[in-house]
Amino acid sequence: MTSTSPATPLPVAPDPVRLLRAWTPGSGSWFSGPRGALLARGTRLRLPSTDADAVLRRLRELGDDALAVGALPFDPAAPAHLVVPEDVERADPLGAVLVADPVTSPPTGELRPDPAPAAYEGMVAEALARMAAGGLDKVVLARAVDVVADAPVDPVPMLRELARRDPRSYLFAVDLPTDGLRTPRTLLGASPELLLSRHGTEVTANPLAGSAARAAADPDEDRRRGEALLASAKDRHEHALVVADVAARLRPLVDDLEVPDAPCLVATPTLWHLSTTVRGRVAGRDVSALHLAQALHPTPAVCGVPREVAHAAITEIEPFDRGFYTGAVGWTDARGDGEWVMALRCGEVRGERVRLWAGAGIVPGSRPADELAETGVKLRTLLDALGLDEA
Ligand SMILES: C=C(O[C@H]1C=CC=C(C(=O)O)[C@@H]1O)C(=O)O
Repeated sequence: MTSTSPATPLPVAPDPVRLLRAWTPGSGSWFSGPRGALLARGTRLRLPSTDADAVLRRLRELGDDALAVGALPFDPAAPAHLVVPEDVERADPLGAVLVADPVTSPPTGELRPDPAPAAYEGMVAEALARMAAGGLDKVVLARAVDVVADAPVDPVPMLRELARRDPRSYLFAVDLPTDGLRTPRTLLGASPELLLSRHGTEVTANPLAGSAARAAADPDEDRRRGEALLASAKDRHEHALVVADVAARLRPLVDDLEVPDAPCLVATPTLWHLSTTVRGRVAGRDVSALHLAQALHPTPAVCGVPREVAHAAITEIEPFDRGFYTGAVGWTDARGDGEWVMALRCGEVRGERVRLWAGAGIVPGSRPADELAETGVKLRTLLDALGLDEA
């Protein structure tokens, strides 16, 4: 018989929490999703090409267990960041595990919107004018907020706070290239959207588009808002454009593609989204998760329709380069398995600065003030993780 004396320490933290605690800025990258958590430490080598054939070939040379982690930028023509880590550890999903670390005090300093909120409304109006003129059906426009703090911002408590608030989301902290400087650069976030996963023959994509702010304090109002989103013709159209594009791009590569006729609702702590899970099977070993992610990216959930026209509109209308925001973060391995998550509800931390972004899909019928408000709610994910009240 075993007995527990009062002096016996409490059970150690569950495995995924230990993995979360093991991540430090500059040490590597950490991911967590419904299938599990992964910590990739160190850099064994940096892959010079992110061409999916070349990556798969290189990983196979390194061995059956080889894996590459990193980030793909929004602009597929910009350099991606893929490394083979020195060491990989996996754990169970964070799931509902309570990550109960104390929140450290919020940074002091300044918040600088880029552009100013009124200018963002002007950008939406510009997109609507382009749509009215013809040739553009949907475009996603983003805005940024810079936190310029008085002292270096520590991404560790931010990541733990993201995990505490939404342990079921796709959480990530990706170590980005530092261009020779010593200060680590981390992209971290809690994304609700799976771009693409491949596990064995099973392929899954989960496009989201169409959003409504939740009313967490009032369950009846919260439910009403979700139902209104599901019934909204404008949001259903915005969503359908994404699903059609994802299905069309997967069809040549994937067998038995299942595309539900209608979306369902998913919730983050702050937003309702329209969601469709698309599934299929991939028979060959040569079509990796990275191949499939690159075939889909950038979907109309982050770019628009038609893709090239929307991409040009984003470049012309947005006042900044998105970098890795609205790109994808994740991993791909020598077997072709992998998981790529949309880099949304995220921020880039470097020294005293944190840049946060949020975007919204614009279709005919969108209203500039509503889209501004929606991006404000999306920005809350990272502002809350920083302990900051205002946007
Ligand atoms: C571009 C973002 O969200 C995308 C993903 C889900 C819903 C979206 C929307 O309803 O506009 C966006 O397409 C963002 O969070 O910055």
